[in-house]
Amino acid sequence: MATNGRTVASVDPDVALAYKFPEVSFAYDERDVALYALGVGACGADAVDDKELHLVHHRDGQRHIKALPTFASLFPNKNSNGRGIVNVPGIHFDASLLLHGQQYIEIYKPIPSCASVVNKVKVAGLHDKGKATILEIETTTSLKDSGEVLCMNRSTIFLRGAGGFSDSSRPYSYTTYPANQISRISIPNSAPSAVYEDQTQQSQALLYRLSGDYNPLHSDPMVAQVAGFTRPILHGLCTLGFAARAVIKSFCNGDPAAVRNIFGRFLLHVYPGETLVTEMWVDGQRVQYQTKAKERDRAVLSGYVLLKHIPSSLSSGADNGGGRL
Ligand SMILES: CCCCCCC/C=C/C(=O)SCCNC(=O)CCNC(=O)[C@H](O)C(C)(C)COP(=O)(O)OP(=O)(O)OC[C@H]1O[C@@H](n2cnc3c(N)ncnc32)[C@H](O)[C@@H]1OP(=O)(O)O
Repeated sequence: MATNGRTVASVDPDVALAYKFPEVSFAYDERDVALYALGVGACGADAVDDKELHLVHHRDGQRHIKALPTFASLFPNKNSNGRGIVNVPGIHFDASLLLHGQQYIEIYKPIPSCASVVNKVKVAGLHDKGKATILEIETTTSLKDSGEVLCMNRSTIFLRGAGGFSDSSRPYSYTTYPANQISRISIPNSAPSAVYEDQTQQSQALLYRLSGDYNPLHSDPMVAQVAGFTRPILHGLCTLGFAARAVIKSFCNGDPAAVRNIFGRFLLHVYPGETLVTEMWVDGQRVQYQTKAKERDRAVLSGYVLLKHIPSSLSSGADNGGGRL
């Protein structure tokens, strides 16, 4: 329903939870993998960076370009034809007020540099926060031929202005996954094990969107203003890609296959052109991180990256590498 061109928000949880999403098939290739890596800043400071060139180029005769694990975060875009918005019957909201809240990614196999895959999609959570509704969409992606499961993305979408649908005294809250699966991030008081600084470009969102999220919030000044921003903002998943790269460079010697899980909560919008400073703390195989927009000295993202292992030589601190402070 729309009044004055704006949708009046309404949520019918029974209808939303009963919805069976269609499976979505698609294919990608090395060009997509390399374009994504450039979109999240790989080789942005050094075109011959020896920890990143393999993400965009067949370096030293390597057979395949290596996919960053966060390349997997693009797969749910295919559920919405690249509009950056997901359609769930029973949930009506003003699309201009949608923000990405969190992303959780489990990687079961190193992401191939080209593949034909299938997405299975479901609602994994629905929460009434009064001023907003939080919708969690789970997308499990498998190789089309073998059926082997590659990864799972849980995308948390914050629908501003769409809350208050609970008709009981308790706010509505529904989740399909265990409460301990995503732990709260508390940033340690100690000095970080490593700090990595990255300059985003003014054109960062315009480049990143070519990887498949064409939501005009990231490119159209008028749409950004209606959403409450002075200019188009960076895709949350682009910021997450920068943060995960910082971890991979600092603790995995640039090896993208070293990552098992990634979590991030988007705390504040990022404007393209801002400098991202990622502070990292090692805790066993988990690297906790917090990313700040340097110019505003504000935290914009926090989360963790779970690694398969941390080389013992690095467990008390980061590898030396370009970009470290
Ligand atoms: C199938 C895939 C579709 C994907 C679609 C992706 C479309 C992409 C869009 C973007 O990329 S937008 C850019 C990236 N995102 C952002 O820039 C958002 C940055 N964050 C914020 O602006 C704020 O954090 C917020 C989301 C507006 C929330 O701030 P607010 O002050 O309104 O919240 P609180 O009052 O602190 O908390 C209320 C309630 O909500 C919970 N919560 C708060 N922040 C988040 C969050 N980021 N993710 C999830 N949940 C959040 C918070 O815990 C409170 O709940 P209770 O604790 O009270 O239960």
